[in-house]
Amino acid sequence: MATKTPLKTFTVEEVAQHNKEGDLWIIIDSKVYNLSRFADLHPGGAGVLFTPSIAGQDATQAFFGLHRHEVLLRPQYARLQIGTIQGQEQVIGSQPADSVSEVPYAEPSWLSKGYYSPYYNDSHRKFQKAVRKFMMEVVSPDAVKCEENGKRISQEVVDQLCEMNIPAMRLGKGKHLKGRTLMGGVITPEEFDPFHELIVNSEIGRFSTRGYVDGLLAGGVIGLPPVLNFGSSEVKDLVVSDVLSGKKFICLAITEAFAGSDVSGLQTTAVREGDEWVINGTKKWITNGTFADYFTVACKTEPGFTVILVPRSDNVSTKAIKTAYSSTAGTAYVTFENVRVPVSYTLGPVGKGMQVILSNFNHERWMIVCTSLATQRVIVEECLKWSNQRIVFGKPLNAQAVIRSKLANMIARVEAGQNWLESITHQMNNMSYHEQSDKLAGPIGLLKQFITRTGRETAEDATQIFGGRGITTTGMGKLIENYHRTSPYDAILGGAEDVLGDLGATRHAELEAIDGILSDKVLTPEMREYPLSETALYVTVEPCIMCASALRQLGIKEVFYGCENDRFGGCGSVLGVNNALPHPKHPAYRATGGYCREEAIMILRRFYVTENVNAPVPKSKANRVLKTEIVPKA
Ligand code: HEM
Repeated sequence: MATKTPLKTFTVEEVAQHNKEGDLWIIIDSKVYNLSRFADLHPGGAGVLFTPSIAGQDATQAFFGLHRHEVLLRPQYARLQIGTIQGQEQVIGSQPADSVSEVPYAEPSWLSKGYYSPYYNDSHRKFQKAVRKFMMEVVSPDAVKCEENGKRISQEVVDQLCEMNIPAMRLGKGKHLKGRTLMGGVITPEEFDPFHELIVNSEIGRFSTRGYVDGLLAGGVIGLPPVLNFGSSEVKDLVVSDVLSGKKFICLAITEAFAGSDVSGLQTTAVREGDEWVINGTKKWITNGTFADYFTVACKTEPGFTVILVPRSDNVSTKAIKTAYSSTAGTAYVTFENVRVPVSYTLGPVGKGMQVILSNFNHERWMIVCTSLATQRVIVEECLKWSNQRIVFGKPLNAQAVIRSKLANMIARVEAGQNWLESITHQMNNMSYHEQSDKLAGPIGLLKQFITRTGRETAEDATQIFGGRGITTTGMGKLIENYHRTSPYDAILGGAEDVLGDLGATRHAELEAIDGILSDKVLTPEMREYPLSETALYVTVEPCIMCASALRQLGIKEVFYGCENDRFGGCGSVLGVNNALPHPKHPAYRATGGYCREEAIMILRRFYVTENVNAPVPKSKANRVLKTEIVPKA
């Protein structure tokens, strides 16, 4: 085995002798570099290296004003070092992989020395340390490489991620973690909670390589839950273990050129032929689609929408879409041409695909918030460091009041976002899944809107602070450039910012409005004499208990015939409502995440207001509707 020869030591005077073309040495942070042959290859040009203040001199300050520290760690440059300076010590060393930054505000306060938090305990602290070390040592080099070359995440990294069970943890807590060794056994599956998951997502966000963050199997985070929650055991056996062990990849295919946030505009069809679905259509902007083996596809069916698992086959084609971020994300245009899959690959009830899709959204949006905010914080750190080291007009950049004002706003934004995120995560930690679906859709929508808006403001400010470097893909400002170019992704993916803001604003307004709407538009003059809770609504159809429950929540007493086998759905479509309304106690509700109460009310309101309860019932459904009327309670 070759042994490493110890580096020679030199004096400052010795180095000073080597200051000309063909014989050029410099000192950076106590290390001596021989740049004689490199000078002509230097990306910043040879000329700058031969100036008298650099050639043969200590160029530490000049170097760190122009390069990121990581330049010296690249093997091709590290080997230029020939020795060290006698009696001098390296000052600007690399930090250990699991260290936390000492730059103020570079870490959330729970990780900063001397600060406290009510949310995190020792389990989170040791978990964070392990995740950071792993991410920095194993994943970060791959992130930098793939972000540049656009190739998909390397299989060796996938294998190691799966060994740590990171893809499984990114699905949140649940049965899928049972028996798994998390981060080499640092914590147990029973300990795992939403704050551990927040930590995983935040550490991924710290790479500041936005394309890779999605390329890091984000398709699985959103594509696998419908399989886990709604798939038959046949489908689960086929997919789950292979995906969570990194042998296969899965993605979620909902959006189309025809429909984005307006999911109901989808045009991909699935037509049933015997025991098979025949699927035709296209999907656009499908993260991880270029390398996915499975597609969780939202299709238009009769009735409604249905989510179906589609394995890659000759009739499925994917091509890369060129977007503003790296193609390492695997963003695809997917075409399904007469794709046949067994009906048993249906995820959830036929016609109830909207519930399957909606049940996924809260978690996806929360995940985006975690990664996005962590990247925003990295940008704040970059700006704090740069404005301290960059000398302009003879002073550090942060001597300018206008720069300090930008920094203050950046810090305030990221801290506000962090506190809000942790507060919502605390709710997730204490609420049941259906309570989360019920109560958190609006707040998470608003939080995501806030984080992505503030993120873009921070991207703008950071670009001004970094100047030309902030629009250059390599060098000092490369993280700023990446963030400025890619922060709009967070504002689009998982639901466009404005749509989410509106969701947050209308959730509660719907609730308050319902009283007035019912009394103004639906109730007869006689009925108005009765308070809502005293009103009886007699809908004599064959409903499932979910619609019944929604009405009960409105304070309306109902007379219903029993539900056929306690079936999920049914009356929703009979009533002319596109989606059934799950009862919180119904097993289907828990499985789907269901609609929250507000949503149920919204749908009912739409029905009562726009459809007129006494309107003739479509023939196809008439056999199931016996009588529909609203009467005051006797
Ligand atoms: C071991 C010594 C050095 C190595 C390996 C090195 C390497 C590099 C590299 C890789 C770049 C491209 C930008 C980046 O990736 O950061 C660069 C740019 C540059 N370097 Fe060096 N460099 C060295 C020393 C120096 C010194 C001593 C100076 C002093 C003036 C200097 C001045 C520059 C300049 C002006 C640029 C262009 C920066 C920009 O566009 O922002 N370099 N160098």
